[in-house]
Order: sequence, then structure tokens, then C-alpha cells
Amino acid sequence: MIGVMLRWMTAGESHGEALTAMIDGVPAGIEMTSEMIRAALARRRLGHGRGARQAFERDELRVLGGIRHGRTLGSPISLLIGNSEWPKWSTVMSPDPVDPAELLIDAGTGDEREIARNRPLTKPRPGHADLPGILKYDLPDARGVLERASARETAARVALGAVAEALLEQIAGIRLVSHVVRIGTVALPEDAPAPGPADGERLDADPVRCTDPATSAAMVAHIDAAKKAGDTLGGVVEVIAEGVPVGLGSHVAADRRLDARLAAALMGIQAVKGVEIGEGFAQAALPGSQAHDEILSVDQGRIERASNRAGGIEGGISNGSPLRVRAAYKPISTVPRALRTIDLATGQEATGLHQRSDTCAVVPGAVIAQAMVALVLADALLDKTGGDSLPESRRNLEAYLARTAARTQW
Ligand SMILES: Cc1cc2nc3c(=O)[nH]c(=O)nc-3n(C[C@H](O)[C@H](O)[C@H](O)COP(=O)(O)O)c2cc1C
Ligand SMILES: C=C(O[C@@H]1CC(C(=O)O)=C[C@@H](OP(=O)(O)O)[C@H]1O)C(=O)O
Repeated sequence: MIGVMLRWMTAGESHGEALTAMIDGVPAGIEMTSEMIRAALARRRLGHGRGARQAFERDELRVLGGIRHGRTLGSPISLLIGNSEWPKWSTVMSPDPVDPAELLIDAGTGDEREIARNRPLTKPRPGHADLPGILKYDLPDARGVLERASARETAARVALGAVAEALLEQIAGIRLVSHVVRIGTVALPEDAPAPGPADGERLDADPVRCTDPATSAAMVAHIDAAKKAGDTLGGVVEVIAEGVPVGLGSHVAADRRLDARLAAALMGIQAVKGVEIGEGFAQAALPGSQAHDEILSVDQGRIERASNRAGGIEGGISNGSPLRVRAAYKPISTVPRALRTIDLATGQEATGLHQRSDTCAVVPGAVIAQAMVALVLADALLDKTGGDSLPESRRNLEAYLARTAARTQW
């Protein structure tokens, strides 16, 4: 993704040897250790409802560039996340040609699952990228599509998100938190208090990243029932950022609007089908007199509002209130009670391919959404402050904030 100040990219297949990620434009001097990135990767692995793979696979992080002695250098940061399951997949995913006979037997184990792993995947799953991907790229089967469509790739984004979060906190004191507000039909009550960044550890400890214990228990039961019924579930997550100064993003052009950038970043996550800024959908049903956030006072840069329905953004610009965005995840498309499809090898009716899958990925979905919001905010913050080093970016921000305070001193 190319932002205004940051460019980042990921590469790697789901069952390939490793994922890689690079980010360019991070100022020098940001405190950053591999342990900070590992903690974010571990957080993405939490959550009730995931499938077998999360239990045995490990993210093996290596920092290849851009960080020295615990601080960023200002050079591109390069990360590698090794896949601990690679030995099992090294034939199927070999970059070099392999003898087709080797694909039919598997490394001598004789294990049925190993053999199944190597079979052509010709029964595309409704809801996954299989069918449009096979046709677009003219591929023989779904393997070459699902490998990159897979949300395994989000491990690389979460690693980059950890860099973005460190930048946000150290330059501007901006801190983020994410939580789950709906799984299937079970929703957090509307009047439940919103969590803050200090609640991060408590949320990590909850099986579904939910603030309310009763709702959490109902969500867990809902996931268990879906699993038992051979079904899958989606849900809604919310990301909150506190300490966002007024003035990130801009009203002047569509692609500089903070809301547009957040929507694109969140919609770019696998399985996200809806994005809401603040109370966007509820606002649509309200009269204007009840939909907006009245300004109660502005004093030396501090703005007090009667509410925060806008989610901290007006005119594509952050307005000083906490940022609140939601993303809706559709249910997992590898449904064990498989859906109807066509076998592309024969043209005959079939059911979608299924080897194993998650029942619900909304909990890691919250952590992934947090990473995407952090990357957008980091880009927007640097767009405002510039700076090649942490002290320079901080100084620029302080000078700007001093001006907003002076503008609002009566
Ligand atoms: C954390 C996470 C885990 C996922 N796990 C699975 C899975 O196990 N099985 C599956 O079919 N889809 C899974 N998905 C969703 C697919 O990756 C996604 O539906 C697919 O790439 C098609 O893209 P689209 O849903 O955005 O159209 C997961 C998504 C996320 C965010
Ligand atoms: C590996 C991860 O998620 C995977 C995302 C995914 C998909 O289709 O998106 C399918 C599953 O993989 P598999 O088909 O190999 O069981 C998930 O496990 C991960 O998040 O680290």
C-alpha cells in the first residue's frame, strides 16, 4: 500500500516457507524490538473458534533490516515470518519444478491427509477467491489462488502494524485498542462502556476479545454451536484510537480523507465486507438534530463535545475525539457442511473443497483491523508532522499543537 508518507508491502504464500513484509518511511529513533513485533503476532493467534492450524503452527519472526540496537534507523524495515509447518509443504509449494509423481505420494509418510494435500483442488468454495482467481489467472486449480488469498498474510500486516503502533505512541501518544462487538447473532449491548487502550491485556485474556463477560460466554457458546452444526460465523469488530490530535487527513481531496483511507485499509482485509466510521449506519436513520456531536467548548486546543457519533472524523479530518471504526467480517467460506459448487475437472455438481478451517475468525480479525488502522494513522500523522527522526517529528507536532492552542485561547 502506498500512503502519503509510508509505503508497505507483503509477500508470501499461506503454506510457503515464509511471509515477508517491508515498510519504508518510518523515521529514525523509534524504539522497536523484535519482542514488540512478536507480542503483536502472538495476539493475532488468540481467540476461540480458530481451526487446527493455529494450534500447531508458529510464527518465526526475523528482523532483516531497518532496526538496530532497539531503534529504527530510518531505512526500510524488512521482516520475515517463517512458517514452522514448511517441511510438510516444501514439495507442494516448491518454487522449483518437482516431479509430478512426488506430488501424488508425499514424502513417504503414506498419511491420507498428506496425500490429500497434494491433490488438485478443482471444487471452488463459494465465498473464497477460488473460482474468480482460477479463471482470472488461468490456473489449473485453486492451490495457486488460495495460497495468497488466505488470511495467513495478515500475520505480515500485524507485524507492520506493531511498527506503526510504536511510531504513533512515541511521536504523539496515540494508543489503540480493538474488541469484538458481534459474533453472529450475539452482540455486545449498545450501552456497554467502550474499552480504552488500558484494557488491552484484559481483552487479550478473553476468549473472544469482548469487554462484557456475559456476552463473551454467549459468543463462545454460539461459536461452539456453529462448529457442532458444521457451520461458520462472522461478526463485527471495533478499533478505538485515543490521543489522535485534530488535523490528521484532509477534506481537500478524496484520497486524502482519513475516513476514506481507513475504509480502504479495513476493506482490504480478507473477509471484511462492511466498514463503519463512528455510528455511521445508525446516523443514517436519525434526524440531523440528533446525529451530530455538539461542540461544548474549545479551550487552548482542547475540544469538548456532547457526544462522539462521528467517530472522531469530520470532513475527512480527525477532530480530536477518539477515533472509532468498525469492520464487519462475513462468515468463513470453507463451510464444513459444504456448499454446492461445480467440479472444474468434470463440470459436474459437487460440494466445495474442505480439508480443515476456522469456524470463526472475528477475534483475530479485531487485531488485524487494529494493525490496519495503525498503519493508516501512522501515515496520516507523518503527513502532518514530517520528520526524519523521532525528535524532529515530535518537535513538529508540538509546534503545530501550540498553534492550535494559541488559535483557541480567548
Ligand atoms: C484471520 C482470518 C482467518 C481466516 N480463516 C479462514 C479459513 O480458515 N477458511 C476460510 O475459508 N476463510 C478464512 N478466512 C477468510 C478468507 O481468507 C476470505 O474469505 C477469502 O480470502 C476471500 O476473500 P473475501 O472474503 O474478502 O472476498 C479468514 C479470514 C481472516 C481475516
Ligand atoms: C494460517 C492462518 O489462517 C488461515 C487463513 C485461511 C484462509 O483461507 O484465509 C485458511 C486457514 O488455513 P488452512 O486452510 O491452511 O487451514 C487458516 O488457518 C493464519 O491466520 O495464520
